[in-house]
Amino acid sequence: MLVGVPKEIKNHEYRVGLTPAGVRELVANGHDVIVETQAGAAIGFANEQYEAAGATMIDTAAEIFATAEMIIKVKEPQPVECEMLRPGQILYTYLHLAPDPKQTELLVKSGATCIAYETVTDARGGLPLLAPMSEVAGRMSIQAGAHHLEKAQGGLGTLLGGVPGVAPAKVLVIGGGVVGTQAARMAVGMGADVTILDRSLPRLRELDVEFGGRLKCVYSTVEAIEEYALEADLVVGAVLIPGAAAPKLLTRDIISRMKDGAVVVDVAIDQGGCFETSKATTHQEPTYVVDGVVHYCVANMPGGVARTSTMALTNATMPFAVAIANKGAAQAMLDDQHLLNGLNVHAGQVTYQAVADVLGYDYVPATEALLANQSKPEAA
Ligand SMILES: NC(=O)C1=CN([C@@H]2O[C@H](COP(=O)(O)OP(=O)(O)OC[C@H]3O[C@@H](n4cnc5c(N)ncnc54)[C@H](O)[C@@H]3O)[C@@H](O)[C@H]2O)C=CC1
Ligand SMILES: CC(=O)C(=O)O
Ligand SMILES: [Mg+2]
Repeated sequence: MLVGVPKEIKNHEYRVGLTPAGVRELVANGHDVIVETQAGAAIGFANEQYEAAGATMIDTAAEIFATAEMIIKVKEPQPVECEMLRPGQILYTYLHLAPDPKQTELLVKSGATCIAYETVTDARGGLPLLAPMSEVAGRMSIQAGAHHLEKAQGGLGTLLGGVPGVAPAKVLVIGGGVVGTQAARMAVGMGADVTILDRSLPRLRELDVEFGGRLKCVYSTVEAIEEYALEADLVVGAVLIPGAAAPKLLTRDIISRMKDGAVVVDVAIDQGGCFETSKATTHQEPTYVVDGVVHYCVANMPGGVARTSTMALTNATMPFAVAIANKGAAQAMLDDQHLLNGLNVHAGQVTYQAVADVLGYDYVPATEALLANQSKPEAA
């Protein structure tokens, strides 16, 4: 299969769909890989490294979209990229469609086979292609929160860990999955007073054991969210209902009664955000203030540490990329229910229930859509 890797074009997005090591893996499996010139240059992956791994460097994204059978990316395709997709072409990347009607419409119109990293599953009930970026974003959320608590950044002027004689800052993490756990780990490590909320009791039990009493594990209710948010210096939003738009757990009313200079980091912003006052921001202008509360809502946080993130992402995406290239997308998905769960749009149909429901499309189960269209041309 001819696999194409365009340079990412989202604001301050320096990640790239494949590392040179990832290219080498595909080439070793007998595939051809084309990579856009300078795609990884900003994070220390030079053209020469890609070429040494067996890739051919191509000058423009347009040439890559025009010829590649599978496009491997990081972020959701921007409108100009959606317009270049074609029927039968495979798009393998993050999509986050539920809060994004425009992108969904363009992908449906393209006729392409669109596999979303964030809905691919594993046998343990996890999201293996979201997890590495959630680990990064969870760790970064505390770094970003601590930075914006500084006076010069608009914050209250609070040090997370306090000092001997001065109590540490209070950190509330809403959602105890991958992002929440990594956020808690960093906040506890910096000496903060940390509370985590989840609505899964089994998850709270695991966290209680894992952190051995250094973390308060509280069941997530409307009352608990209000109680802990009102006294928090830093709140991290880390909930997820897979594929669906995030529930608005922190209301405008609560935000307006929080401390002035408190910081809220809405990591769930890529699914629409879990604070009522959240709107997506960029690395260039990461924060804004509502009712005295500093909001950090960067939708591609791992892009800020793009070298670490690119390596972590390729580790996770590579086995599925190889399976797709070896078998063709349809067969690879029909052989593997977990990869099949990643199919969000295929040949003009929405194949992911939560996306169809929230955006008002007819839902066509993935297997049905694949079998109905198997006679149509597809790369192998
Ligand atoms: N902004 C960014 O750059 C990035 C954003 N993310 C996003 O972060 C979010 C979290 O991802 P993960 O931690 O990997 O998900 P996860 O599935 O590992 O964890 C989500 C947790 O939220 C909990 N939850 C659901 N409803 C809740 C409620 N009402 N109250 C409290 N907890 C609740 C679930 O029980 C689960 O434990 C996702 O939206 C993901 O897409 C991930 C990586 C980067
Ligand atoms: C998961 C996601 O949205 C990101 O890594 O940018
Ligand atoms: Mg206020």
